[in-house]
Amino acid sequence: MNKKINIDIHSNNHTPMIKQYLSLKSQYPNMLLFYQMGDFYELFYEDAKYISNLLKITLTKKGYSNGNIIPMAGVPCHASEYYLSKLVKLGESIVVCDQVKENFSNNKLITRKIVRVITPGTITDESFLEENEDNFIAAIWKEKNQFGYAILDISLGFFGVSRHLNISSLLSEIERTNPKEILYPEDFSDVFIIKNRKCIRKRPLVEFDLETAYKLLNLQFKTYSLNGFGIEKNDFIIRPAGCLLQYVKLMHITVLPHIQYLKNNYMEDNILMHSSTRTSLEITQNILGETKNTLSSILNKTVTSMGSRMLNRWLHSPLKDFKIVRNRHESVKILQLFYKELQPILRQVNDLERIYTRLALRTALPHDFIRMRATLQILPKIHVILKKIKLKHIQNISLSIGYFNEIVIFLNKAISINPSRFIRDGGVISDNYNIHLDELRNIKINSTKFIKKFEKEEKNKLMIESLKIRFNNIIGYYIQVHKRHIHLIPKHYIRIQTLKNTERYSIPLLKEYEEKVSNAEIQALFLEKKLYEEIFDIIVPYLDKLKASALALSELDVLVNLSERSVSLNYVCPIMTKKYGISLLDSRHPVIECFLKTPFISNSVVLSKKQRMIVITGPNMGGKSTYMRQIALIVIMAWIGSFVPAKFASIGIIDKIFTRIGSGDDLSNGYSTFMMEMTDMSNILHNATCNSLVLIDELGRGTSTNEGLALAWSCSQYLINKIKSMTLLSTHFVELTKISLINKFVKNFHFTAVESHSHIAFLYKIKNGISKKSYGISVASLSGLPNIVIQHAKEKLIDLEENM
Ligand SMILES: Nc1ncnc2c1ncn2[C@@H]1O[C@H](COP(=O)(O)OP(=O)(O)OP(=O)(O)O)[C@@H](O)[C@H]1O
Repeated sequence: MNKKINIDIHSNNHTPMIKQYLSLKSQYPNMLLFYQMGDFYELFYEDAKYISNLLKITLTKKGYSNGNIIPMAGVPCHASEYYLSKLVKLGESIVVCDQVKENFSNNKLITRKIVRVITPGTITDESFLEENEDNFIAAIWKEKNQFGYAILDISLGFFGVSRHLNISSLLSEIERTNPKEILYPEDFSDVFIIKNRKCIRKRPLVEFDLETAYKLLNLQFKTYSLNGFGIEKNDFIIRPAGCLLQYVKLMHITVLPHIQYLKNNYMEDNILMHSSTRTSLEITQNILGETKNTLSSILNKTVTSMGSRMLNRWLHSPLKDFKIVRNRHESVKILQLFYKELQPILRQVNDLERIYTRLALRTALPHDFIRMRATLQILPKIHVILKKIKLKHIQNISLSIGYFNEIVIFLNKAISINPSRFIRDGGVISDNYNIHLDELRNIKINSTKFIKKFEKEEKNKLMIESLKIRFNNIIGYYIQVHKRHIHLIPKHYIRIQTLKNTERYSIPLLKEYEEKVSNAEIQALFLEKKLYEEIFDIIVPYLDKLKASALALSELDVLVNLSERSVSLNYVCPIMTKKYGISLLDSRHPVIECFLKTPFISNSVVLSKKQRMIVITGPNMGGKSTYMRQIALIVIMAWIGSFVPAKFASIGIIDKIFTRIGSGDDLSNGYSTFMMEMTDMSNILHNATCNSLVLIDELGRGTSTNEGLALAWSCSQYLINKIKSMTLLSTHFVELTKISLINKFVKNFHFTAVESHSHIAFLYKIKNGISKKSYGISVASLSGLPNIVIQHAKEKLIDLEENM
């Protein structure tokens, strides 16, 4: 729905308030404007209709302006965070405009100012962020058919850029990073690739200006040139990176002290997987886009949200670096002795990574300090356990986690045990932290005592039993007396309010007292805010250490989790080798084995220089796809540092993983199933290398049998002879198995089933050789097809086989 206003915004006949509203709205026409009116945030015109429909809140009207009704919907200020968070999670962007000066005395318009701009990609507030997901904002630039891609996670402090030589590589990266907001230049010709994503924003070309981008980046990193990041002469990535910085500033985030470097080509260290590979292997999302029954759902039982985010990042970015991966494996192994001790303590670790960011941005709320204090307080317990582990990598983690005794002592002194949610409500700074604050607070405490005493004295003196002294925000302190006692009221009592049964009075003494107390309260709040700001200054020197600590705690959580998983799920430590190939003994599918009610049948595989391609035949439902997928998943697990579901695993260098598996076909871009299949194959044949793992499930099934077979044949030949990749290919074309006759690098394997007249049982055990049958009709009969149809099919099959 359009959030742009459909009325004459330039008319002079609008009311002053609507004029003010329209001028504010014109600055952010595509965002929802929350306009403060006293205790409510109100939305007008299209915004009102939109939000009322989206959040199911009442749509009403706020009089007329320029002769037209003003549609209006509102939410109470005190509940605004709830609505804002709901909207952000729905991918909406919001501008919050507050009353800044109250001109109640005359009829003048209240001054209002935009105080917050909240967009899904620039949020840092805890209540808006998804706990277990990264929160990237991305920008795209296209030049000469190549793409620059910049991503920023403000809540994490990550800024990265990459260059993509084609659209599919860019798409894969968009999929992997899953940005919550994407910026693209107004002349971007390939907008269709992102059109289905939430929150995409067309930005003017000036925001991608090279010179401005260059200056902004140098300013951000306090550098003279971008040489240090290896991007000095790379317009492709400087432009989108600069656009991100400009945009973030427009969103009122003026400083980003925690973003200290730009990671160039951050994907080069990773095994490359295209978006279709991620989808078909169901790494963090299944084919339906859900998180259940995925590799992550089995492997990610981390106990902190930072650990969970880190492991999901790892799963999408398996490494190619032996040293790092070996360190992880060694750590997982040794932690098998300690995970039971460590996990309950790690469970108490709060999201230090995001708290750190809010500290750097000075937007941390009082509770962030409480959570940080609680986390820092338990670090010594973690150190006690880590001290027992002599492994260098774990000792390095322990060093990075560090100790923060000074901060803990300081925070214990400075922040109350149970502070208010916002500093504006007071009660955040501890007693005994600042003498002046204590004095101001004492005035209030003493005033309560004074009022109690005064009330008692007046009651006794005037002999009015119903006399009470109370306070409310509108009339301040007042003396309340029941109507039956008003004849006892002395002359110096000034009546200020009459209610049904009571009268309310004031006296000069009370007014004086009230002023003194209210002044003290205002001063105390003011002082608290100042002291709160100073706390940020005191924390600043520790920020780098806190960031390192957050990262180290996340890694520890991930490694401890992998350790626990390896024991609970009976995984083995893979041998990572520089030799070519993959060798797995009795491997299992990590996800399916957890859901089967019957035991999972393990299978082995060898892919080597001598056996580069395996052609798999067998019955439908026989286990071919499961087998191929489990090999790819095991490779991913091994290269992130996890143990794997097998009795033995030896895994060599892998640069890319490709899959051509039908179930993930995205037909929404106008391609037919066959065209999708061929496009995927073309991508594989152009980009795979001898170190790539390629999985192909039933190539050539989308066209006539002969043409399909011919294509499958020629693609296979190209993979074996030209690319020399490690390939697993499943097929129902028995003719394709003849490739092994002319090529010694190809081996045939098959699955089988046992068929009785009314039943088919799958054995799921891979064997040498070729399957004689596809058992298609028997499998189809399991699907509930009418008996008569199955019978006909059997007869037709005999007919066809006889005429061959
Ligand atoms: N090794 C195994 N042990 C136990 N059950 C298995 C095994 N492999 C597969 N299965 C079960 O069989 C089902 C079908 O397997 P899969 O999809 O791999 O068959 P397929 O041969 O690829 O079938 P099709 O040719 O029809 O695509 C799986 O969902 C799983 O429940």
